[in-house]
Amino acid sequence: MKQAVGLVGWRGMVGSVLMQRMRDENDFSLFEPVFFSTSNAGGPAPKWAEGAPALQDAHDIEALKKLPIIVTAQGGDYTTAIYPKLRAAGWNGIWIDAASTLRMKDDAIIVLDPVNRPVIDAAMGRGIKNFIGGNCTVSCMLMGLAGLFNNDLVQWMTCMTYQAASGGGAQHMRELLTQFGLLNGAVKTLLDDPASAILEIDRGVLRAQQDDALPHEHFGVPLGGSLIPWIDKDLGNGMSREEWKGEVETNKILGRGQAFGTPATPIDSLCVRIGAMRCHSQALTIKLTRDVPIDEIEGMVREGSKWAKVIPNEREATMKDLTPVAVTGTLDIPVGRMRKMSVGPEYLSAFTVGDQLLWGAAEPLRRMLRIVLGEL
Ligand SMILES: NC(=O)C1=CN([C@@H]2O[C@H](COP(=O)(O)OP(=O)(O)OC[C@H]3O[C@@H](n4cnc5c(N)ncnc54)[C@H](OP(=O)(O)O)[C@@H]3O)[C@@H](O)[C@H]2O)C=CC1
Ligand SMILES: N[C@@H](CC(=O)OP(=O)(O)O)C(=O)O
Repeated sequence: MKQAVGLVGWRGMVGSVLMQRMRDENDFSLFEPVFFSTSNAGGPAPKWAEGAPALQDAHDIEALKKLPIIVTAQGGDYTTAIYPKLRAAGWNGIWIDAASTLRMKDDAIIVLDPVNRPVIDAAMGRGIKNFIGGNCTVSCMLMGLAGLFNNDLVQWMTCMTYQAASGGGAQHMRELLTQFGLLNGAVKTLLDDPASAILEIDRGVLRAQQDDALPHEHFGVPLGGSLIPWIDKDLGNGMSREEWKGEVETNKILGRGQAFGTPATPIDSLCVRIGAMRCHSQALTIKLTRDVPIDEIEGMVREGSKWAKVIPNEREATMKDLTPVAVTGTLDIPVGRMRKMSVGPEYLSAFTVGDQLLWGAAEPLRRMLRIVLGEL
């Protein structure tokens, strides 16, 4: 008999991408889905899930308790409110979650199986029940650079990120597009006139950007035609929470650091929001543990995972294949701009791009479900 799996957060942005991937990969043939809702209990299950029962109340601990496996992309507030109650009620099932709430807990594993399958298998062997998807920036970076970590080539690294609007959620994507539209509208007449002065257009755009009427409720400031060099909370030590995650989550995924009795790899980040839609990009400076020729480094990146793609460090290839527009909607993680830096042969410069809703959010969860079901 197939196992029942509770699905919470399936109609949100991450949840929708997750459902689509699960349908594409025929995952629904492996279990009986039970859909939950925080807002529409009793309503119909999604049309495409033939035969699934009506939506259950995602706050109903007794209903949740019946499921041996729960997958949630509902968000951190939901996890904070429901997860402890569920465990306190004696639920002993498998919790697979996209939210950051439980990631750094001792009884949780951050899942990215192409990179840390041995860590996942060992945890399952120890009876660990909480499997959490990693921060999108971290997961996308690791999917590109797994080969270098596997070969113990990274002594330390810095990540300068260029993160898409989708990282904030659906409303942030809408706000960015609304801003772009209004900025265009503010200078449209001038733009349509080839004889108009570019500095006048520039002044018109700046006026619109600085006008409080430009919608900025979600980002807090204009992002269209600008950028925001701060993502997530202020930790009060000069670091943003997104930057902190870069080091702690990477090490936890790789099974490194104090908790594992091995030295952690130092990773320092500067995380920046830009006006891309759903791909996070990162410029990386990597101090190598040894001087390795660039073609061998490329080979390691290629072998790191079947999704890592080496982009030749040439203008045409970079412009065609190493951009958010090229990568969005695919599972590819291109890694390019690889060259030794002028500071020395043990310093590598690289650039990588990843769809933050696929490897950055949905894909590790659906794969973890398959692992739990014994199908991966
Ligand atoms: N956004 C991202 O890039 C990433 C997000 N995550 C994590 O995933 C979690 C969910 O994020 P995200 O998917 O962006 O959240 P969303 O806001 O898109 O969805 C969350 C929930 O909001 C409810 N909702 C209310 N109105 C709507 C609507 N009009 N359309 C769809 N859903 C609606 C749904 O719950 P209901 O059906 O019960 O009403 C839905 O499950 C968060 O914990 C986040 O940290 C992880 C990695 C990346
Ligand atoms: N913080 C990420 C998105 C995200 O949801 O991250 P996390 O899952 O670590 O909270 C961003 O803004 O791009």
